[in-house]
Amino acid sequence: MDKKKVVIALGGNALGKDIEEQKEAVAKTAKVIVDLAQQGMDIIVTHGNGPQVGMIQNAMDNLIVMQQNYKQVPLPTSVAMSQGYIGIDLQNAIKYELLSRKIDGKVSTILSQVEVDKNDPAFNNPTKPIGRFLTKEEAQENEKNGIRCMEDAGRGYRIVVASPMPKRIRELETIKTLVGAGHIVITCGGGGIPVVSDEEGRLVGVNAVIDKDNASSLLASQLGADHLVILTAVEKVAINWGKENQEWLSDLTVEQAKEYIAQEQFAKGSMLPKVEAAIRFAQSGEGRHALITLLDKAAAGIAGETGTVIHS
Ligand SMILES: Nc1ncnc2c1ncn2[C@@H]1O[C@H](COP(=O)(O)OP(=O)(O)O)[C@@H](O)[C@H]1O
Ligand SMILES: NC(=O)OP(=O)(O)O
Repeated sequence: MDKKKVVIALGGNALGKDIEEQKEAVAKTAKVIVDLAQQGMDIIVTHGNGPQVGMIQNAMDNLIVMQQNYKQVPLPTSVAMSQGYIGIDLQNAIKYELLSRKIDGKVSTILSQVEVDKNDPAFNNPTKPIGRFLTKEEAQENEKNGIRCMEDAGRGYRIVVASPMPKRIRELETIKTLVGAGHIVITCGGGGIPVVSDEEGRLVGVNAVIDKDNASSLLASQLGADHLVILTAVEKVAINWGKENQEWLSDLTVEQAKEYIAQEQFAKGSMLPKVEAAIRFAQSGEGRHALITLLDKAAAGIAGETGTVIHS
């Protein structure tokens, strides 16, 4: 029987809030990933980078203030840095978990560039929250300095940047080769380093942060995955979220999910992009299931016992 191929998209809580917390968080995340690998699944791991890429940009901007000769660090460079340090922590944690179970498994992190359309309307309408949460006053101060901020799904204010749709994962063949060779592959971190292709075919970074759930959906469909598993801070998706008549959803067809989107049941910038990414994956081929659940519930969710499943 063919091995099941599973793309796992890790949300913020799988990584922790800072560099210290990340070390602890990835150790727990690694156990979940190795449990699935031990069940005989091919595992491809993606992760977010919103808080981390904001932190890197902030640190780099402070450096410019302190050292006048430094030039501003482009956002795609900060995305690449975030892929590197998150990827290596995940890789080492997974490797250590394999070792502690006496499994001689292979783990690789692939820095990945994801092509976007340079005319994507998202470049004129920044919506992707990055960095830490800000007070209203801090957000207003930023706005005065031309830094766009928005309220993030009822949780406070954050800086927002453009988030174009991912079109092409440039390292896809490398990822396929490594998965085929039995590696657990960590890739498309932070949605991938956003690039466009110039007239001579060179890849040029663009100022954006791609949504990791959208990139994960594209990756899962192009790898022919059986499951796209979006791990976040809730066990299931709800309708009437946060209201008295809140209702958890277990099983949704693409049509039902689209109907709930039309009713604006899912918060923009948090649950909505996850449901949209899940729909695109479910529609990309027969028998493809997208699952939204908690990190701890990944295995139970894949077994059909919990989470919200979206399928065609
Ligand atoms: N309809 C909904 N059902 C469940 N959760 C929702 C809903 N609308 C908004 N949310 C919130 O969205 C969060 C997931 O978005 P976010 O925190 O941005 O994801 P990530 O885990 O990728 O960082 C959930 O933890 C929950 O607080
Ligand atoms: N790039 C990205 O989608 O990051 P978050 O999941 O942290 O928002």
